[in-house]
Amino acid sequence: MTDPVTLDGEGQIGEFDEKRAENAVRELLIAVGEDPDREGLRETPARVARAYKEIFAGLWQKPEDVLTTTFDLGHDEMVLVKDIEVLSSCEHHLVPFVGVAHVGYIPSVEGKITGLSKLARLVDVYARRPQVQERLTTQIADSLMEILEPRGVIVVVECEHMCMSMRGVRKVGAKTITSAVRGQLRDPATRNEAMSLIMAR
Ligand SMILES: Nc1nc2c(ncn2[C@@H]2O[C@H](COP(=O)(O)OP(=O)(O)OP(=O)(O)O)[C@@H](O)[C@H]2O)c(=O)[nH]1
Ligand SMILES: [Zn+2]
Repeated sequence: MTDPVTLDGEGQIGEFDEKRAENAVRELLIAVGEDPDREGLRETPARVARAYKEIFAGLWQKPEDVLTTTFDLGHDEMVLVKDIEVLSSCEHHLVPFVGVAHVGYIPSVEGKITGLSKLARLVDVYARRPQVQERLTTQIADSLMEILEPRGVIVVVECEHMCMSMRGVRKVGAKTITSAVRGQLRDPATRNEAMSLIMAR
């Protein structure tokens, strides 16, 4: 496992404690009136603990771990990857929110770019944590700005939150759209160009 990551304003976090997670799931099953020792549930606490280790794997990754491959291609026009799958977890209810992210940037004057897949990996680093959609969007944009030093970044995230559909207000299909725009992409003409590419189906 890589070193624990210091999360913005949230202090140092420890390593994933699988045994503790397992005990917590067992307790939860008892709390809802289930019998964690019945045959179908016997392995469930261990399975759920392993699942959470995977679902929150981004807690032990840093953006610079995935934005490793950079090239100086001299390409100085916008690069945009659309419809990157987002599978994240709402930090309020620990249920999924799912959808897509669109990530675009205008490379630095030297044309420093990264591999296209690295943008999708970056989305995963931040999605695989207890999250809110606004922070996910901001973190993707700010880490790109910091590491690639591009002239501008645009990140648009569209997700459906299961905490709004499977419980609570129970509105299936409502989509939340968040954006973070940095640098030259704040210029209205450039921003509009990016948005029309993002919205084109
Ligand atoms: N801004 C924002 N809110 C979120 C996100 N995910 C979940 N929420 C909201 O977080 C809020 C938590 O509100 P609370 O009133 O503390 O919790 P609750 O009683 O479970 O709220 P309800 O969902 O309305 O039943 C809810 O309105 C959720 O819809 C997110 O990514 N961003
Ligand atoms: Zn929620």
